[in-house]
Amino acid sequence: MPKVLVSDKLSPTAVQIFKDRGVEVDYMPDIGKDKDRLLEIIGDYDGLAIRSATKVTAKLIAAATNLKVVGRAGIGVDNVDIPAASRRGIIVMNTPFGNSITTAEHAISLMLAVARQIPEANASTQAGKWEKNRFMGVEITGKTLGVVGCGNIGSIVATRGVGLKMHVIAFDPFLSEKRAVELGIEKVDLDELLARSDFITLHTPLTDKTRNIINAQSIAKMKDGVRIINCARGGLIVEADLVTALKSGKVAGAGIDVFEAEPATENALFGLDNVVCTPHLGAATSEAQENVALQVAEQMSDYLVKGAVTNAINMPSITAEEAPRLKPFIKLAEVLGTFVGQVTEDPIKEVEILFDGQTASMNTSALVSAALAGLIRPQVADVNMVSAPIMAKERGVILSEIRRDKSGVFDGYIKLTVKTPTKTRTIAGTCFSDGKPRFIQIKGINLEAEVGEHMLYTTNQDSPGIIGLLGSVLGKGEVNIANFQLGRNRAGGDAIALLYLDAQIPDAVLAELRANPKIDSAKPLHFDINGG
Ligand SMILES: NC(=O)c1ccc[n+]([C@@H]2O[C@H](COP(=O)([O-])OP(=O)(O)OC[C@H]3O[C@@H](n4cnc5c(N)ncnc54)[C@H](O)[C@@H]3O)[C@@H](O)[C@H]2O)c1
Ligand SMILES: O=C(O)[C@H](O)COP(=O)(O)O
Repeated sequence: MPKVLVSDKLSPTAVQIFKDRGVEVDYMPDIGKDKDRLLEIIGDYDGLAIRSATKVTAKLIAAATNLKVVGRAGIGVDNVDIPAASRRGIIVMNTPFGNSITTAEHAISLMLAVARQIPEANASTQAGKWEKNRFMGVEITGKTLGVVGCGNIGSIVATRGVGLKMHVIAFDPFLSEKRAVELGIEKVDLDELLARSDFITLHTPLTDKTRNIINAQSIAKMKDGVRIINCARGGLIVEADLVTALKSGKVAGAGIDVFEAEPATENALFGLDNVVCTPHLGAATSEAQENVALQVAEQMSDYLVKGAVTNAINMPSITAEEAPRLKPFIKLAEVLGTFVGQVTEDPIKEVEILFDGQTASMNTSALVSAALAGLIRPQVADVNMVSAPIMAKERGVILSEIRRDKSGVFDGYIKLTVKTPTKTRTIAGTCFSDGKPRFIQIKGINLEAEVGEHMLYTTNQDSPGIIGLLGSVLGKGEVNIANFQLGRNRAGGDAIALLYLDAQIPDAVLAELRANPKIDSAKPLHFDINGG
C-alpha cells in the first residue's frame, strides 16, 4: 500500500480521502518546519502532501528515496525544487483553482482596508481615542486598478474591481486582447500600468522574471500616492525600496500578505501606519482549505493507486479514464525507446516520434515522455517519464512529433527515428488486443515480433544457413529460442534477425556469433516486460 506523509496543516478531509482510496497516511502538520526530522523520515514515503511551510529542497529530495509524488495543497510551488524533483522522476502537482477566489477576495479586502485605513482606525477606536479627523480615506470608485499577472487569481480580482466600479488595466504577457475584452478590462504594458494605476495588485508567480518586479525603479514610474497590494509572493517586491517609498509618501499605502522571508516575525514594513499586513492568509478560508485538501488527496491517491496524473507541473496529465487505455501504449513507446537506447552507443542528436492512426489521438505528450525514458534508460537506470524530457533537453536532443491518420494495416502504430552523428535508426511497434507490444518494423524491414525479457538482435547477411547458424550456436550454449523473426529489405540485401530467448545470452555464445563472418552485428537486448 502506498504511504503518504502530510507535513503541513491540511483539512482532515485529506486524511480521510487518502484512507478511503487505499493510501496509508501519516498526518504530521508541524514536521514541515522541522527540517532535520523530515530528512530522517522522508525515505519511508511514496508521497508528500504540503502547503507553503515545507521546503522541498534538493537535499530533502536526495533523501526521499521512495518518493514518487509531491502534492501542493494550494497554488505556489516556489517552495519545491522542481528541477531536482524532475531529475529524480518525482511528480510535483498542485491544486491550481482551489483557493483562487479566496485569495482574490483577500486582495480586494486588503485594497479596501488600505484605502480606508481600517486596521489603524480599529486599533485607535478600540483604544478609546475617537480620532475622527485622523483617518481620511480615498474612494475606489472610478480609480484605476492595475493588475500585474492576470491568470486565475488576477482575473478574478479584475472582475471584482470592475464590479466595484474601478477602471481595471492589466499587464500579463499571456493575456490576449479577446480575454481582456471578455473581462471588461484594458490590456496594457507594464510601464503604462505603473504610470496610470491608483492601486496596483500583484498576481504573478515568483519566477526569475518576476522576482523584484516592484523595486525603486518601477516605483519611480508610479503615480504619487499609489497604493500597492501583494497577495502573491514576497519576493516580487524589494521590501527595502517599498519602505523608503512609503516613508516618503510616494506610495500612500500597502497591503501585504506575503513576505520575502516567512514566517515574517520581524520586517521593516512593520510599524508603518500606512501598511496593512496579514500572515500569508490569502488562502485561509474554510472553503479554500476544504477545496485544496480534497483535491490534493484525490490527485495524489489517483496517481499512486491508478497512475492518473492531474495538475502536474513537470509531467503531462493522464486522466483516470484514459490511464488504462494508454498504459499498453506507454509500455510500447518505452520498449521502442529501450530498443534504440540499447543499440545506440553514439550521443543522440535528434528524436522523431511518429504517431499513426489511433495513437495520433492519444495523449501523445505522455507517450513521448515514455519513449524518451526508454531511450535514456540503458544509460541512466533511474530515469522515468518525469525526468526523461528534462534529461533529453539537457543533452541537447532535438525532439519532434508527427501525428497522422491511419496509413497501413494496423489500427495505429508508433515509429521512433533516432539520429546520432553517424547513423539514423528507426523502429516501429504496435499493441494488439492482448495489450502486449509488438515490434513491426526495424530499419524499414517489416516483421512481427513479440517483446521478451531477453532478446538477441542481429544484422546479418541475407544468405542461406543463417537460421541454422543462430540455432546451432545458441543451442550449443543451451539458450532456448522462444520466438524467431527474420526480415530483409530485398533478396541479398540488408537482413535482420530478432530472437526472443528464454534466458540471457552467455558472453561466450555472443562472442562466437560475433566472430562469424555472416553476422555483421549481434546485440543482446533486455526489456522490462512486467514493470510499469
Ligand atoms: N497569498 C496566498 O495565500 C496565495 C494564494 C494563492 C496563490 N498565491 C500566489 O498567487 C500566484 C498567482 O496565482 P494564480 O492562480 O493566479 O496563477 P496563474 O498561473 O493562474 O496566473 C499567473 C499569471 O501571471 C502571469 N505572469 C507570469 N509572468 C509574468 C510577468 N513577468 N509579468 C506579468 N504577468 C506574468 C502568467 O501569464 C499568468 O497568467 C501564485 O503563483 C501564488 O504564488 C498566493
Ligand atoms: O500558493 C498558495 O496556494 C498560497 O500561497 C497558499 O499558501 P498556504 O497553503 O501556505 O496558505
